[in-house]
Amino acid sequence: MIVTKEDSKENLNPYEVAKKQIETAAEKLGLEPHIVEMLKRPMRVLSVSFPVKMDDGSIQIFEGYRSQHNDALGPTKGGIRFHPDITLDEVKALSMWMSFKCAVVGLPYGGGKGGVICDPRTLSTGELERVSRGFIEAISQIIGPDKDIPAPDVYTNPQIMGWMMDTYSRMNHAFSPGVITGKPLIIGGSKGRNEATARGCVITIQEAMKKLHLPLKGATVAIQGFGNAGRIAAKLLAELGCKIVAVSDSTGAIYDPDGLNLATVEHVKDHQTLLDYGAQYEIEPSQLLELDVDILVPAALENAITAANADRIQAKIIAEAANGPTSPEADQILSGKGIMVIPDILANAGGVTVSYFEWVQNLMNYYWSEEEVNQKLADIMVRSFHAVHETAEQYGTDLRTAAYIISIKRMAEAMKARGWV
Ligand SMILES: NC(=O)C1=CN([C@@H]2O[C@H](COP(=O)(O)OP(=O)(O)OC[C@H]3O[C@@H](n4cnc5c(N)ncnc54)[C@H](O)[C@@H]3O)[C@@H](O)[C@H]2O)C=CC1
Ligand SMILES: O=C(O)CCC(=O)C(=O)O
Repeated sequence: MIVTKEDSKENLNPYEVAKKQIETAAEKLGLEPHIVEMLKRPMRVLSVSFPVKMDDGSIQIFEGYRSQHNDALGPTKGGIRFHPDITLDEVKALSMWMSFKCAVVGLPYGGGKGGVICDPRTLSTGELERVSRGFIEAISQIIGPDKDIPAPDVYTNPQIMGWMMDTYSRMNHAFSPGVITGKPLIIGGSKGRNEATARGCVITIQEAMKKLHLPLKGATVAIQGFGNAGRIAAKLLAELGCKIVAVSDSTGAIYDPDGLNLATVEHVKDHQTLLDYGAQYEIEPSQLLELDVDILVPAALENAITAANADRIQAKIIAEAANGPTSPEADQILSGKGIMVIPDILANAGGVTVSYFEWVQNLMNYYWSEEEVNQKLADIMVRSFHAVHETAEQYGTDLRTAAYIISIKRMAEAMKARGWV
């Protein structure tokens, strides 16, 4: 979680933030109080501890969580995060955002999320494998292709998904690729999944720029976070003619008003640290968010933009590749400044959308071309962006509340149809 130094009195606990977002949309909808209460809680949360043998022969006990928010629309779905600062409330919030994300783009899923408290950067490959397998064994009772389907998130990747799928398959004595998505291609991964989060985000940026009558070519972009989401978004936006002027990762931030040389940035990132791009380009990470750019892409962790810095944001569009980067007070400030925020549950829904395609392909055991995947993704993202935009106009809200309105309606309808509420 990124919390700015000059923290305000805002409650930045992600679970509280998620609940507030639900309340705002529910009020607009005049939703029945018991449905609001249902949506504000995960249906199931599992907290686990499991032992892992370390390379030096010692045994370390790891802790993790899996939260399943609401499965009215289908099996729960969402990533597994490995991070030293993970909390149960954070995982609960992330699972709630997954439900609304799947619902807003019309996927037949509920929301889930998992997390293991660990720093993968300090683990050897063998230790990382044993942590991954240990966690899946610990949560194996509540996951499955028709129950809850994990995927990658921060500091997890296709290799980790491969180990996890293997553990689950061995435990069940059956090859079960549909239990997890984001796998390596050779064991049932989908073409296009690795790029999908960024690709979906870029599609929403393209649609937003059209709405604002702004040209994409030459538009300046700052990106916070240079992992799966941020790095690929930078590449795709550069291919569309945007000028990537600033990027950051957990080690720091770099800025060149004339545009960074992306190939060099990628090279230093792969071989050294981002800051080896050149000392003259270093800026404070917090400055990146406040640059005078057309497009700001937070692609790291929660609470990047809060009441403490929102009034200094100058971007015209904020596309939330990360989950939960903007606090509710910041949302109000940004809306007052006329900044268009493409909310996380829409902007980063490309990842889970292609995860859905991967799961469908696994269940059929029949695989699609990358073109087919990307076209289906584009159809869903464009349609969803415009549905959210129209809903915002209809209800007189920002895009986040509009996205919640669409998803809450779908979830409430499903809960009613199943006779729950
Ligand atoms: N991978 C996926 O398919 C999806 C990811 N997301 C969200 O996107 C965000 C990023 O996830 P990934 O790119 O997958 O993770 P990743 O593990 O591939 O990359 C994370 C990046 O964030 C950077 N980072 C960490 N702390 C930072 C800080 N304090 N300031 C600046 N950068 C920092 C890391 O150095 C790394 O570059 C997360 O919020 C995640 O939940 C959302 C939807 C799908
Ligand atoms: O691909 C998925 O199933 C979920 C990805 C994810 O964790 C997210 O969208 O936040």
